[in-house]
Amino acid sequence: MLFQVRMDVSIPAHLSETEVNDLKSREKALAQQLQQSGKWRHLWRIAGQYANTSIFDVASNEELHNLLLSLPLYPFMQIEVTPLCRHPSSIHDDDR
Ligand SMILES: O=C(O)CC1=CCC(=O)O1
Repeated sequence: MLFQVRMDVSIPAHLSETEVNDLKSREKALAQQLQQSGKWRHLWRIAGQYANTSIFDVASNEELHNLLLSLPLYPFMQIEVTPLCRHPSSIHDDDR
């Protein structure tokens, strides 16, 4: 199942630089691991914003939910999920 997920990040100013750097490095490690696994298919920065748009390929709504909750930056993100399905004009066989 494919989902487009937009994540808007807002890290509170009271966190120390060390805490922020630790959160970001743990987020990056997990994001890269999930990309390697194929579950996080695309990760794009939204230009000019501390936000990304991503495509996830997971088995169920519950898997996506648990994956998003596991992200270190989850407590500091506003998340919008859009379920996707194949477009009849798509030429990409893996769009499902
Ligand atoms: O910087 C972001 O958009 C938040 C984020 C998601 C995965 C990652 O490495 O950073």
